Amino acid sequence: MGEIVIFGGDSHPELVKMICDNLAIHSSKVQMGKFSNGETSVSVRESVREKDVYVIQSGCGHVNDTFMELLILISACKTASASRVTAVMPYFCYSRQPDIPYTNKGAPLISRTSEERSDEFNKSLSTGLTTRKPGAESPFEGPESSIRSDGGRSEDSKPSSSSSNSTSNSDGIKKSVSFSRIPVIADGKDAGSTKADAGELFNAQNAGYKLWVAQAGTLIANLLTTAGADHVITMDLHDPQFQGFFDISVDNLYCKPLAQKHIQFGIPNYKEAVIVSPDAGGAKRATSIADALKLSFALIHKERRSQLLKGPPGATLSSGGTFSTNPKPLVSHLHSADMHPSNSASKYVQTTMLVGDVRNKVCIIVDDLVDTSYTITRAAKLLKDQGASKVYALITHGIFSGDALSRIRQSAIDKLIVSNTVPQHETVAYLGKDKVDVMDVSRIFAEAIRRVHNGESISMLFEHGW
Ligand SMILES: O=P(O)(O)OC[C@H]1O[C@H](OP(=O)(O)OP(=O)(O)O)[C@H](O)[C@@H]1O
Repeated sequence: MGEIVIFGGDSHPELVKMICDNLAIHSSKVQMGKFSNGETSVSVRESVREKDVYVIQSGCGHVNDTFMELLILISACKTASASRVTAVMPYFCYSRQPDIPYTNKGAPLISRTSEERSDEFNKSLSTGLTTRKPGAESPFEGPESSIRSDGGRSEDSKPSSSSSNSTSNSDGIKKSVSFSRIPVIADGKDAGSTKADAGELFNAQNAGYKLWVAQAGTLIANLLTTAGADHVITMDLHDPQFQGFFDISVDNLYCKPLAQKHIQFGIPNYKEAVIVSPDAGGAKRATSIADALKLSFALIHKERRSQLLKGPPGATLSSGGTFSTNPKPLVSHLHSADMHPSNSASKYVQTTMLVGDVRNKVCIIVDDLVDTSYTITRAAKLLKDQGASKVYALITHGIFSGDALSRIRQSAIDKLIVSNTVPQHETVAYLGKDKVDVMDVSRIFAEAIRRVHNGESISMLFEHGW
């Protein structure tokens, strides 16, 4: 393998420098820019012919722009005859989108109402398959044929949104910014009808057959390989199965060894602590840390229930599924702000259940990423309600979009421990040094790059870090 060359994108220059310092080399010169129309311009300022190139770009900041930068930079290196190009993505963007969310009954959350379904069925029976006559209106232009984001509600419905912003430009094209995992869908109607309508679309009551929602997993993998990536190095993929979308090798490093060391040396009396997974999806990750440190484990389970709990007044579901008379409920009902206004008449209630004993214990919530921070702040509140003495949140990727940081500041979280796969200057400045510890992943990435370059195994990094 030829000489090593490292390029850094614009998303996280500090981490690029730290990785290069660990390798005792300088990053190579590359100039990133934007044309006046917003297109990305990349010019590689050094020869990469027959060299082993590593392009470091985390999936943060203006994520679509930084991803595009990465693709163009990889392609530029490949075109300039690099012998191998490795994409190093400390946080792998789009890794939460490979699959479609399902309700707890197994029905897809993205679905049409039964009325829409039977309407469509009747229409197909009466009309059969037709072709469009010349000059006739396109079947795709009418409101009935487009994907409806209002769940079939009338034009004069009054949507409301507390966590999304939407603006219209001069052409009337709506740009939407969502601060939740329910994607905002612009519907081309009145300004502001976005998040609430999307919420309606994603409502479990609408169970039927799927509308088309892009699953970006294969596309993202194909874009990277088509650009010319021969190899990908990343950390704590949200969904490890994401590696299966690639036909090149993907090294998914773990933050776990670093997290374990931080718990052992940074949390007083850690042997008495409980590791908590804030949702079922993160249980495997959290239990592996609990097992390695021989700590007890608790799990928080979120679900939307179709009816209120049965049992004596004030009774609540306790761990193991039995009812208890504990004055502080183990099931917390998330009414009003957590529910879409149009659902308030329905019996759907979002509940959060805690399985495990946390009374008078130090709790360490372990999760792979924080985006809006709803998951960990709700988990922290539940733990404190159940008598936890202190709550730490230990996170690999701190994305903190929208007002996530202010939510954390007001939450029951006593200390946040987060890695620097995504820049954390703002987090430390906003929450204060006492409330945030940053774990440095640069050594692990540097060692992974060194080993890959030298053709050595990197498997020991998975268990022991560096
Ligand atoms: O800060 P937030 O916006 O609340 O998002 C963070 C949560 O989202 C992810 O899980 P996800 O909700 O995708 O569920 P999963 O773990 O079951 O895949 C992640 O593992 C966190 O638990």
